[in-house]
Formats: sequence, structure tokens, C-alpha cells
Amino acid sequence: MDFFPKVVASVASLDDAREAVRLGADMIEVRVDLASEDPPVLVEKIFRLGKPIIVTIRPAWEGGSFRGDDAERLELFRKLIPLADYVDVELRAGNVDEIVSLTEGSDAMAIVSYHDFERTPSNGEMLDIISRCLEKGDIAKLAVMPGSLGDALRLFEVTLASKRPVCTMAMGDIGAHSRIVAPLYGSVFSYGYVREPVAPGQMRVDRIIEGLRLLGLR
Ligand SMILES: O=C1C[C@@](O)(C(=O)O)C[C@@H](O)[C@@H]1O
Repeated sequence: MDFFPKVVASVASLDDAREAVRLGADMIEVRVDLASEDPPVLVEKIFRLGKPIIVTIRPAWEGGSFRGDDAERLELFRKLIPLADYVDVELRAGNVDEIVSLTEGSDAMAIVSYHDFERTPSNGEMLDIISRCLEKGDIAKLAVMPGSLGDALRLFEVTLASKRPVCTMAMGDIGAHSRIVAPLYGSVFSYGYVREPVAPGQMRVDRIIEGLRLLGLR
């Protein structure tokens, strides 16, 4: 295996971030849209834990809880980027290019993401989505909802066929195994939870680590 996938803990509090470190997460995704604490204060506290940080401000129209407008979200990203190793922005965001451009001249990389909570697109559509994400940012992320194991299998095919770096996951109960299996096909990150899943089918991060070890990926 020419790379080792990173296990990302999705958190919205300092307590969960501390637990993520204890459970062995490699990186911490701060879901700013789910946090109750002031974002710059929270991200600064989590930054001090010493793990790479992904800043995500997921809008309601793509499954998150942020209800501000594009300008407000852009400003929040601008404030948080100095502490971020990665920012996650949706391919379909109206100002995706503006948000990605905030990373230029910073240490942060841009994850350009696409979530389909209803279905698993065709292989051609998924490859096209990944390609468009990589045109805009540094890492492509694709999360889909499988209706069958065959859909999950197609996601693995697409992951294997994709240019790097790509992060993929099949959500829901049918797709839960993808948290451990997708990295085998080249997914560079696997997202898990600490206390409660933030997306359908997420596993707790220590379980992902255990599974990756069984596959010789840790
Ligand atoms: O995009 C993703 C993936 C995710 O939706 C998941 O299915 O684990 C969890 C989100 O927090 C993250 O930003």
C-alpha cells in the first residue's frame, strides 16, 4: 500500500475533540455549523490539541446546519483559515472558488466536497463530480447514499479509478463498511464520530482504526 489513510473525527466541541485524540484520531474535523461555542474560540482551543484540523461549515442545503448567507460563511472561513490545515467547501457552493482562493498563500488545503443523501449516481457521474472537485481544490470528497451493496461496490470502483487525492464514503447502514473498505481502494480520509454520528453510517473513530489495522492499513 503506497499510502496510509487518515482517520478524521467529526466534532463540534472541545470535549469531543479531546476524546477524539484519546481514541486515536489522526485529524479533527471541526463541524462549525454544529458547534454552540463561538467558532474562532472553539477552533483555537482545538488547535492547541496539536492535531491537523479540517474546518467545515456545512450549509443546510447540503445536509448541515449553517443558515447564514454566502458572504457570512466566507467571512467565517476567512477568520478560521489561519488555524486550519484543511477547509471543506461544497462543489455546489455559489462562491466555492472564492472560498478555495482563501487558502492561497496559507498553509490550508481545500477539500472540495459533494454529498448525495438520496442516491448513488452513475459511475460516469461520480467520476465527473470527482474530476470537477479536483479542478477546484486539492482533495475531492464524494459521499453518496447506496441503495444496495452494488451501489457501494460501484463507489469502490470509482474510488480505485480516480486520480488522487480522493476521499469517498457510502453513507447509511448499507454503506457503513465503506468507512473501512474505501481506504483500501484509495480513499485518503475516513470520517468517524466520537460520541454521536454526524452523518448516516458513521462509525466511532476507534472502530475505524481497528478495521484499518485488520486490513493492514495502519
Ligand atoms: O463530508 C463529510 C463526510 C460525512 O458526511 C460523513 O459521511 O462521514 C461527515 C461530515 O462531517 C463530513 O464533512
